Amino acid sequence: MTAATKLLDELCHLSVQSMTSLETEDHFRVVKLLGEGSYGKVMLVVHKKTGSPMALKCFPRGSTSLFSFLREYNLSLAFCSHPSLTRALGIAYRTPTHYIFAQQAALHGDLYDVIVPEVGVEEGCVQRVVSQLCGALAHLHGLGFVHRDLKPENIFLCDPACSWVKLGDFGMVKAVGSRVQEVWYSSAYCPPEAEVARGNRARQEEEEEKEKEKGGGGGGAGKEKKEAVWVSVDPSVDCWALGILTYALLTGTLPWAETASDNRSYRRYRDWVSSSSSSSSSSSEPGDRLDVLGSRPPAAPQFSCFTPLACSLFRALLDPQPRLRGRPGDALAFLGGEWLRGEERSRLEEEREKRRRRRRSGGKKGALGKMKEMEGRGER
Ligand SMILES: Nc1ncnc2c1ncn2[C@@H]1O[C@H](COP(=O)(O)OP(=O)(O)OP(=O)(O)O)[C@@H](O)[C@H]1O
Repeated sequence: MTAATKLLDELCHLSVQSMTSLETEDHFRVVKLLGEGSYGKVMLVVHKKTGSPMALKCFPRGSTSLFSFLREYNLSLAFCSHPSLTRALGIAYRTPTHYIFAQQAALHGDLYDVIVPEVGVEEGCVQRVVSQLCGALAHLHGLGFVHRDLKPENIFLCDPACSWVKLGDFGMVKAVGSRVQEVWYSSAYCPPEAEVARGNRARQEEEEEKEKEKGGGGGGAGKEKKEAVWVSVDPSVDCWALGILTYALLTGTLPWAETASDNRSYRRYRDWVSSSSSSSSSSSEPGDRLDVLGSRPPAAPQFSCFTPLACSLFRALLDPQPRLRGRPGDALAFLGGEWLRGEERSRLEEEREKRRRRRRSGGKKGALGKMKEMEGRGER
């Protein structure tokens, strides 16, 4: 346990005592809904006394434990001092129905809304986002925390050009080295090491199905209980997600629908990694590998639109082996150069311009990217 994670626990215990009961309308003027997630909603408000805009994150009390609320609040308040992390503003209270805390408000939406399907966003913008996220993640990792939920919906925009973005939603944050139950979910953002949990889940479902067919209501005496897979929280999961996010921003697609060994696109990528590893130096230090991989065997098909520089970046962040995966700071070495090959950049720019013109002439469709629509496009 680092000093920071110990302090966070202490702050949670202390702040229980200072939680007041307030009515939101007595202190804030509600402007609009900023967004909704699985845990609650986020409102843009103006503080009545100071006139400052802020975001109120509201968690229904019925489905939120006070301790998990205080953990997210205190983490954001005490440890998110990096400019690309969303900081809490020192106001936390309860209403009869909700636990609520105030946070810096980003007024230009989140990254999810600016990624144009099949087109992505302009390369300069991608590099600006990546460089800021590298700093934000390095800050959290340095304190001994892992974000564990890096995705476009959790990156908030302070301006439309992404010159200033903020990583938010600290509900999944855990201390490095803490033990958590591994969960596999069908997404490119889920790191490949989580697949052990997929096997268990599949077997469990199969057994439950058989049990049902036999007419047993589940939980029969002979039923084998599957062991949960427990893993140690590691910063490499954020680096994997940063690699996938970079790909999504550059192309408006995902490299594979899910990181599973029976997914064809992912398998091809893994083969490429194996072939490039076997022909690289015997060094196992990520830093040593970064410089040389651009000249390795031809990239997996879904990476062929990238320059050798970008391929090396992906190869570093998306190493299937967590132990060999690069760190956020490693990505900084790849900024400044070109990431998309010339012909691909021209194609995407043309496409972007076409959509801009279409939008200006009245059509709204196609303007906003939905990641769900994009999933699976790597299957080509
Ligand atoms: N500080 C903020 N400023 C601007 N918009 C925000 C802010 N916090 C959240 N939002 C918006 O609200 C949405 C939901 O917020 P958030 O991800 O924090 O909620 P959640 O319930 O924890 O979500 P999840 O389902 O991902 O766990 C975000 O995607 C974003 O669009």
